[in-house]
Amino acid sequence: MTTATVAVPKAAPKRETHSSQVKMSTRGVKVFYGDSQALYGIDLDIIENEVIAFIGPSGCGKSTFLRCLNRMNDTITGCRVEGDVTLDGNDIYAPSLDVVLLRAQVGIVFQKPNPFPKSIYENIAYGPRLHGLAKRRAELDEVVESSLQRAGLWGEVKDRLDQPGTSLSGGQQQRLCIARTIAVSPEVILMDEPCSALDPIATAKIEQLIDELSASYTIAMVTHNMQQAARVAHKTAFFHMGDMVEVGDTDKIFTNPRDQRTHDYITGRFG
Ligand SMILES: Nc1ncnc2c1ncn2[C@@H]1O[C@H](COP(=O)(O)OP(=O)(O)OP(=O)(O)O)[C@@H](O)[C@H]1O
Repeated sequence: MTTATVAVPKAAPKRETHSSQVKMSTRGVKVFYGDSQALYGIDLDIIENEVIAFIGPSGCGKSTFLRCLNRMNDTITGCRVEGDVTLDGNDIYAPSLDVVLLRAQVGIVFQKPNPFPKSIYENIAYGPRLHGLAKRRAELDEVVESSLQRAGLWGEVKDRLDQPGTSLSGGQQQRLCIARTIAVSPEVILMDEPCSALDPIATAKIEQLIDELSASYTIAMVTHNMQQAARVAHKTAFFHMGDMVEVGDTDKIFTNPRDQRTHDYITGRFG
């Protein structure tokens, strides 16, 4: 096969990872919306403290798969998931599992920033209060500040914590949503096209943040932007028509893919 022509950008080097510990694992994951099948048996291991990007043509099932990882598909009427998904070896579809707790452990950030209609402070404080992570006001203040710090937003909002979250710019709102996810001490952060509603400067900030956050969290993100996958992801998985065609080191997927479909997609022949 000829070498792909998509240039892997000369971005700042990604944070190096050394773990080979599997954080999440899926085996034979199939998803149905009513009678229509969207995923056909996905086997994937997600390694701790890595960023993995899911790429592929529109409608191939990337978001559906992402939602399997914290049972967000449970909220869609008529959606059925089969197969095994584990977090640290534990079945996340076990009947006894507390789904609210799972969604704190495996948080999700959506395409469009969706702050609660509350103050900046309350956007962050809500989750820790719900999960009993901070009992006194001083503890809560600390969680709010450290979450905003980690999301790179503290300096911009520390003097206006009582203002509505919706008063922030789109990029700031997205970092607020990331801070909200961090506030409940997740282990994995899912991101569904987190930059697609943002301008290039806000996008660059989020990409930088993703790299920093991967030191503490495992991150799986859906992106339509192959350059973005090349910039931020250690691993990339290519999806096509409900199958995961291949997964591997991002550089390898973009320069020397194994499968002709991956090659055709990254060279712009379809999608
Ligand atoms: N809520 C839903 N109800 C019914 N079908 C759905 C629903 N969500 C997704 N699908 C179908 O499942 C398939 C996979 O969709 P999904 O959104 O996961 O793909 P995607 O790769 O994320 O697409 P995109 O890149 O356009 O966001 C598509 O055929 C889609 O129409």
